[in-house]
Order: sequence, then C-alpha cells, then structure tokens
Amino acid sequence: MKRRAMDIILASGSPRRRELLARAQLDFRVLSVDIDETPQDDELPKDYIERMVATKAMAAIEQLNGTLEIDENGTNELIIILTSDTIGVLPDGKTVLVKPTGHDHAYSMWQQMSDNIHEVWTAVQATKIQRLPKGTEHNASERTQAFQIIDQQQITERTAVTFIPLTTEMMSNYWDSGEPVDKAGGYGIQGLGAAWVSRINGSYTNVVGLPLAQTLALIKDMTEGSEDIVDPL
Ligand SMILES: Cc1cn([C@H]2C[C@H](O)[C@@H](COP(=O)(O)OP(=O)(O)OP(=O)(O)O)O2)c(=O)[nH]c1=O
Repeated sequence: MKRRAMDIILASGSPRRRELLARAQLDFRVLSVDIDETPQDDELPKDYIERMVATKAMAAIEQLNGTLEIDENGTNELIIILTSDTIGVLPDGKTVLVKPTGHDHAYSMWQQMSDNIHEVWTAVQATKIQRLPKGTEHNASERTQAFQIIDQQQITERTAVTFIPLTTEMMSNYWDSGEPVDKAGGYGIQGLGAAWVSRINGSYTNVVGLPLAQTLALIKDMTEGSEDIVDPL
C-alpha cells in the first residue's frame, strides 16, 4: 500500500471499524461522532442508512470546525472523512434491525431472525473536504465554517446471514453475555454470536461493520488523479 499525504479520518466510535481499517496498513485518525440513530416511522432501510452516513459526516465536519486543531497541527488541507452505518434487514425488505434498546427489543429481533435469513447492510460514505484558505473562513449559524465539501460518495454492501433456530435459553444466555447491546440486530458475528450463524453469502467484514475491500476501493477512487492516490495492498 502506497502511503498518502491526504488525511483520512474514520469518524466512528466503533472499535471494530478501527480494527478493520487498520488491517489495510493505512494511516488514519479516528474521530468519534455521536448522532441520534433513531429510525423515522416507516423509513425504508435504504433511506435510513443513507441518512445515517450523511448525518455522521456532517457531525464530523462540525467537530472539525469546532476545534480547528487540524490546522494548528499542520495537517493536510485535503481530508477524506469515512462514515459508516450497519443495519440488519428482514426478508420483508422493510424492517430495519438496529442496536437493541433493551432486552425485549433484542428478543423480538432474534425471534424474527431465528431459523431465517436476514441481510446485513453496511453503508460507507467518503466525504472529501478542503480547508478554506486562512482568513476566508466564514460564520454560519454562529459556527465557523473552515471546510468545504468537494466530493462525496456512498456505497452500500449487503451480506445474507442465515441463523440457526434459537431457543429461549440461547437468547437469554446471549443477552446476559453483554455482547448484543451495541450491535445491529443484537449480535456480533465476530464474537459469541458466531455460534448462531450457519451461513453467510457476501462480505464478512461487511457484517462486522466495514466492508474493507469496498471501502479501500472507494478511498482509491476518491484519491485517483491526485498525488495522494491510494493503491490497494
Ligand atoms: C451484525 C453486526 C453488527 N456489528 C456492529 C457494527 C457496528 O459497530 C454496530 C452497528 O452500529 P452503527 O451505528 O453502525 O455503528 P456504531 O454506533 O457502533 O459506530 P459509529 O460511531 O461508527 O456510528 O454493530 C458487529 O460488530 N457485528 C455484527 O455481526
């Protein structure tokens, strides 16, 4: 992998995403963003996931505008912000599985996933921003706007996951493990949840939260034509 001068920021609090991107031996920084991830009534999976990655990107830019430390550190003027969101989607193509809000929510998702196939969708947005020249920052809504968006692209990767039949005892034990709480659909394929998965069709890293090969292709595409081109491993 050729190193690049362009900054890459992974705007995510997910340790899984950080670990996955680190496997590409790419220099990047992490910025944690916190947004309201509640789906709207009757919001379709595609609309929801695209809204999530776009909202996370805007929250990341807001944070950068707020601190401006990026310039003080002599960081590059061009930055690619990566944001990502993972959901489960039931075979009806409409029901979105997010992080469980509690025990009952997890059970109701698992009952629908038991002995059934669901899809895991991860969307990734790459947002290229440019630091405005010093002195040209402007104020909007009482916040300094120090960056402009010069490009943005989204991809959504889908993986089909088959669950074995689940018993109440299995669900109860798994809930008690604490693993389900911060994961879409209430399970982690990379952890104890692997025991529930009989088959997948598609990208494994996509289920864990970041489709690595596709994300690297997105970064490469966005750096194409610049000196900072990122070549795959
Ligand atoms: C299905 C599945 C999801 N997950 C995780 C991936 C995501 O981190 C999480 C879904 O929540 P997300 O909102 O996509 O991500 P997040 O809140 O963890 O992090 P961010 O700051 O980037 O918003 O579920 C697994 O770790 N393993 C799995 O098998």
